Amino acid sequence: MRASLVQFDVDPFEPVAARRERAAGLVRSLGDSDLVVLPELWPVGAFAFESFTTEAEPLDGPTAEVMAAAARDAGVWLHAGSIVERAADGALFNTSLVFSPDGALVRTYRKIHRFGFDKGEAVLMSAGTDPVTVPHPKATLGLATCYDLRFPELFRALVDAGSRLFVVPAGWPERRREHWTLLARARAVENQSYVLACGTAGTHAGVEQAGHSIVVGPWGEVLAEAGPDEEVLTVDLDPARVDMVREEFPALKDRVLGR
Ligand SMILES: NC(=O)CCC(=O)C(=O)O
Repeated sequence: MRASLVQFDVDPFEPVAARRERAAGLVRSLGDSDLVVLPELWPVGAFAFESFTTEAEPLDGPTAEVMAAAARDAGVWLHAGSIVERAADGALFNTSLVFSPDGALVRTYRKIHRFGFDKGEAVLMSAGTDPVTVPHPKATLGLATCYDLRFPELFRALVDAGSRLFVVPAGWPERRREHWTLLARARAVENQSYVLACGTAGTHAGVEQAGHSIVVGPWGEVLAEAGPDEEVLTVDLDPARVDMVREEFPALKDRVLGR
């Protein structure tokens, strides 16, 4: 299973429409991948709070339209990162979009844990409530977004729902890069699952992004890691390794709480 993580540079001086087309061009160039992943809130910037309302869009808005066409043209499963979704009642959500190779929007995931404590996303956005998995033909995917990485109970719920590979789009700041790497590896080890964590490059809204997208195997090993700048990180994975690790070291079977 070939996965490509597009560590996209959110340049505040690039118009959003141009950024969408640039992202679509990158997706179209990755037609040999089984899964392409974009980061969190790349159309607007995860920390560009003042633009959340103006750039909010419905699930059939411009980002979904451009990404559906890119997935179809490339013939790939596409986790198109997340958008600021404006729901029918006007509420905003940080919503991930997943397309199948025919360009159909097959799953959406509204970020459950909002970042910012009493500011930013935490006050501007509403919280999702439901863990979401995706029936990718090579492995069931479990969806999480950025700050969700700090909440292991979400990942356990995704494992219980059959996930073998977690996909985590993010806009993680450089200031907490150590946490990013450590948490990605922790979620992989404790759940004996792959973690594909796709971050953002560049600086927007004055927040330097960590980059360093990372792919971790079910034994906790780092299989690939990007640098700080815009980059496509491509890695070949073997979903059968998840079964091998779970059989060889069946720690998940020893769970006592929360079953
Ligand atoms: N966009 C986010 O969720 C940022 C999360 C973050 O900065 C952190 O958990 O640290």
